[in-house]
Amino acid sequence: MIHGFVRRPLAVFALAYLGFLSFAAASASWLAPYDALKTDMNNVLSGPSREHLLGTDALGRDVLSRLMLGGQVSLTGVVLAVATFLLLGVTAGLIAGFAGGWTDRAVSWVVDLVIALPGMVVLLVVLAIYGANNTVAMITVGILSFPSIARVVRAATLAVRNELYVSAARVAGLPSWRIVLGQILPRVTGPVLVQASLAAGAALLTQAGLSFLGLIAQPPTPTWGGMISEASQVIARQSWLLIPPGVVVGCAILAFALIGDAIRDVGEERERPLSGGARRRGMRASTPSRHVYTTPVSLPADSLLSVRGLTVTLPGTAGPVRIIEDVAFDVGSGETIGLVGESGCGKSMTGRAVLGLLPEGGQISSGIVVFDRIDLTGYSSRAWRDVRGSRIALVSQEPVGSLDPVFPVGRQVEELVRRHHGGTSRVVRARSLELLASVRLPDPTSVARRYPHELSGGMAQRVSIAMALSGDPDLLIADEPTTALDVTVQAEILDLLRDLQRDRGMAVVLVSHDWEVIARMCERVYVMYAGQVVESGTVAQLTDAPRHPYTAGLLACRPGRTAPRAPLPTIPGSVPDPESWPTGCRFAARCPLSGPECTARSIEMFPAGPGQRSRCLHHAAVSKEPVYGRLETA
Ligand SMILES: Nc1ncnc2c1ncn2[C@@H]1O[C@H](COP(=O)(O)OP(=O)(O)OP(=O)(O)O)[C@@H](O)[C@H]1O
Repeated sequence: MIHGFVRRPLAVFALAYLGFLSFAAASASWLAPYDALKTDMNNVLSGPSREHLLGTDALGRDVLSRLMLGGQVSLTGVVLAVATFLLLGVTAGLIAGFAGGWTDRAVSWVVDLVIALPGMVVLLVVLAIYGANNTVAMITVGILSFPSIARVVRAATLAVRNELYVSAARVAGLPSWRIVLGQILPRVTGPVLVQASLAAGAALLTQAGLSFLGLIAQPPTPTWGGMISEASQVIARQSWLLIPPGVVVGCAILAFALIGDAIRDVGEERERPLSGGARRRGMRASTPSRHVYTTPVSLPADSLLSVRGLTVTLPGTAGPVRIIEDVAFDVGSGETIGLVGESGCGKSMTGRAVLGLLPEGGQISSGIVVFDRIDLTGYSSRAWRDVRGSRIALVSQEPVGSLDPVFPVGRQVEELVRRHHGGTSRVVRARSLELLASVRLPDPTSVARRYPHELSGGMAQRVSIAMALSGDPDLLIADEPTTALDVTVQAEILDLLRDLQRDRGMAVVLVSHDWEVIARMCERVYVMYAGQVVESGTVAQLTDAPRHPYTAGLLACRPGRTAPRAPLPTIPGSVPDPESWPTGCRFAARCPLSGPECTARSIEMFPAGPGQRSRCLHHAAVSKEPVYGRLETA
């Protein structure tokens, strides 16, 4: 941000000008050439001279000294108004956007109420009660103008709180204040700074207007507005007097606007996707891979995505924690593979690593993510962002939550279509409706006009799928896309995903804890346990002859296998915490086959059949029966 800002000379000049004004105001008491309040009736309306660089006013007071002292009142007023504006607006926007529901409605109601108040009347009433008080007047200005920033921050928060990493932070149990301060506030700083500088300009104008009318800071205390007012009374005798305060105020307002524009431009520049050519150049020119991967890697010839040795760390209480470790898998063009495992095994984190969307502090500490023959781990975050959405897209498990509640869904689809393909409004709209129709929404035109809360879960998921398809991705990561839906809708969405995948020749990585979903959709499956892939092979191979006791346990726990009303069996024990992964086999504590050899050293993947691999020393001995014997019922 700072780098982009300094490349704009006008903005730097504006900042320097405001800095100069603040310094002059702050140092008025010892740097001003004269006492700003001292009158000299022998030297009135003198005009600029060597003694008085900016001349004297109708009472013979030095204009330069008065400008410097007047800056104290004027700029303090601006600071007070902007501080109030930010404090109320940012707090209200963050609370409303993050909490949602009733809190959001209550805050929005207050915001609407303040907007409906007649500002000038309120200001006059306050001044009538408190007298010509600059502090009270400018705090009131801040209160009256906070709704604009509250709305901006609320909308930005609503958009950000649906980001995967924010949801992940919630799931991980981080307190709300930490999520708001650590993950949301930094993302809304850009719009906040833009609004703050615009508000500062407006506050200065209001302050000048109020002091022009003599409503704050009565004479002899100088203010810039007051000086303009005094100058206007003697305009026929000495018109020069209008120029110093007029120029100072005008340029200060312009400077605030220039700074706001520059901040907005820098923000947009950071968000703007690169053009095709630039994108390709950016990808290749990006910094080299951060990790060390010395083993020569051979990848399947038809691979669209190949992950090898992927290890992701997140900050933990005693240093970085390996959330996933040594994960490897391949996805061919147009192929659907599944990542399956219990909650907390690292499936979503694997998907996020492929998307370059790790939570705050997370990083790929080793391994490669090769997409279309390019290792994405060497990409800058900007280059990765360009791949995301256009070549690799995501459908998440919260259909309604993944849509921006502030805009009708059609507009959200259009925004993405415009971003990926450009075109006139008519073309963009037609393409968006086509996309909505392609996900089998019954009346795309009417759905496009609705807000997310007006859609059922199934419809919202169809809209999210349409949005994911807007960039014609080659790979779709579907993270538990049907978990939040009821059973009949689940089946419809899975059929839709399968048909879209077939029609578009798109590859899909399906993340699910539900074996039936994986079996229905995928050719090959990777079973994840405690941050590692523990078995891989075709769905048929693993279903018929699992070669890892954990896979056997998952298969035995499928709901369809128990008698109606019988309690669901579960694998005894639970997934260990990432901060304390056990040495050796991580499943050993829950495994009927484990012996001391399993916990002596880390276990690698063994070939366990044609195209089948298992991370179990006893893979040849695994059968369904012994695991059944140890299952408990929930
Ligand atoms: N933002 C985060 N901060 C800290 N830990 C996280 C975060 N997100 C996930 N984790 C931890 O990483 C591990 C893997 O989580 P992940 O979400 O990938 O599991 P999963 O197999 O997809 O499970 P689920 O189906 O519940 O999402 C878990 O132990 C989880 O607690």
